[in-house]
Amino acid sequence: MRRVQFFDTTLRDGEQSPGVNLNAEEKVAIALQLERLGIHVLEAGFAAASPGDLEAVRQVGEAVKEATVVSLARAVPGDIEKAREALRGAENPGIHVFLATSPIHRKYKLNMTREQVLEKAENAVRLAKKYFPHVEFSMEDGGRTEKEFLCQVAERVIPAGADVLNVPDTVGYLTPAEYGEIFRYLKERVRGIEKVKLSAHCHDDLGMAVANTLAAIEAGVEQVEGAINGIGERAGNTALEEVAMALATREDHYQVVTGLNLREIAKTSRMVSKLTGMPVPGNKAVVGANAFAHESGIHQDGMLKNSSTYEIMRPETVGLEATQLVLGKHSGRHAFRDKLSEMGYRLPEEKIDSLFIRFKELADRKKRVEEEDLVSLVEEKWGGEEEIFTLETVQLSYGNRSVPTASVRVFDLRRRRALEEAACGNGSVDAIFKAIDRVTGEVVHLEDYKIASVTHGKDALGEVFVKLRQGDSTVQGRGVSTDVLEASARAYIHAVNRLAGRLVERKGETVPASSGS
Ligand SMILES: CC(=O)SCCNC(=O)CCNC(=O)[C@H](O)C(C)(C)COP(=O)(O)OP(=O)(O)OC[C@H]1O[C@@H](n2cnc3c(N)ncnc32)[C@H](O)[C@@H]1OP(=O)(O)O
Ligand SMILES: CC(C)C(=O)C(=O)O
Repeated sequence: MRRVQFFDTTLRDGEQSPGVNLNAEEKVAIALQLERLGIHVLEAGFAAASPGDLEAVRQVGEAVKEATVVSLARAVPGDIEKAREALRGAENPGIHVFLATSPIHRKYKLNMTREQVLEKAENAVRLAKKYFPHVEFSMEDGGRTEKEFLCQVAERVIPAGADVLNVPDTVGYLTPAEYGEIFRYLKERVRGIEKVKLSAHCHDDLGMAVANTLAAIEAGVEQVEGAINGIGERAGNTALEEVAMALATREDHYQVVTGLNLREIAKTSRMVSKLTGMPVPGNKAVVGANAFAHESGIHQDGMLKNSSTYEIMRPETVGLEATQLVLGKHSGRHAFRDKLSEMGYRLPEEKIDSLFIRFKELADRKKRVEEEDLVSLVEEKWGGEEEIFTLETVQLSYGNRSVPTASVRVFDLRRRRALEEAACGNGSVDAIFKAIDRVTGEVVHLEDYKIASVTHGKDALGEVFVKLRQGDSTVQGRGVSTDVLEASARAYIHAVNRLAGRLVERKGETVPASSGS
């Protein structure tokens, strides 16, 4: 099978993402991880850009042992000299010289004629070859360059010493068919083209960077360029992890090997995201948090029966944990039952059916149903008429210079009467909890208190979780309300009900909800 090598520019074009700035130490850390991933050529930066980047390129060049480390350089002697200075001590040094070739860039940016471009490109490659064993030349904006001019440039830089010839789609303008066609054209017409590796470098302005890169592979390129997580100038570069997985998953189609260590993909993605401060979207292919998560019942059922129903690659292949079946409002009984069983619950079918109804009600209000919610659902015994205490009212007096006071009224279903108590506290929630302790007469310790929003916006439901301990029993309580103080009271009473219920059971007493005392 044909071999395609990977050129990573996370540290150069990736770093050109607005707001990203990697220091030398961070670049070295990412470079070493890229080397573990098996990247073949690593663009460490643009030595002429700043003393800091020159130093970073130097450090990466010295740290990396296997991959070729290159610096970008304009087609000017000064930039080439800076790259030379930076990579003097590198194990495998290289240079990446570029010059724009398109009519738009020639006219507006460079103010150069075709002949001047040819001459400048040739001279730069010739000089670069004096210093570097590995020279890549890029025809910037090659995608919008006249094809016959691309051939002319190629025929000047190949004899001058280029080892790799890159045709970038700098502005992400081409379609896959058009991009592939450029490489076929060059291969057919350029004298000496077999002496260089052809390389593809795409941008994602129209969301076609990966598709274009794969089209270039179909057209026979031997090197692909891109950045981890697809970061880079504007909409970014080709996401290398996506290309790697497309080639591996569709080896039957592409008939290409990469030699990459795919299990390092997830780790590399996380590191790049962390150090660049660029979060990976949940739905990002291969490395997004949802890339191997399944939420809908029909998919989850299929996955439980055989993962090939809805997964074309395994998360373990890219070094991720196992597939996740996420419980939400689209989930079905199979996934619900499976999750309960994974959590250690062995429940009869009727119980699962009735819990499933409660689960769907909850899922309608909650974005994602977590294990803790399921624990509450399963352990929830005191719903409806089985409750011991039900909250009737909660009132609060609060001022930033006064002690908060809460008064709580509950209905005691065992005694069949309403009870009311008040208490002061360190804060509003504390005052409410103390008033509930008094009114229920239960001695409990608050072990945990969490508050979360069920939805976004001003009308979001506040959801409060409490964990209460009484002796060696610990229970959770959950309360939902548009008011977080009321949600707190509900959660606390929910937990107290469970503890009171357990206590009665443990003592062997049978106290029906309706009995008095
Ligand atoms: C497609 C790409 O991603 S290309 C890489 C883009 N990356 C960067 O630009 C990041 C690093 N760049 C920098 O730090 C600065 O731009 C520097 C240090 C390289 C140059 O800074 P300055 O000398 O102040 O020039 P400035 O950036 O304003 O303008 C670029 C100049 O280089 C010229 N130029 C652009 N590309 C090339 C090239 N490949 N070869 C030769 N000259 C070039 C421009 O025509 C312009 O020349 P002019 O001053 O005669 O008009
Ligand atoms: C320097 C070149 C390869 C580049 O980044 C581009 O054209 O996008």
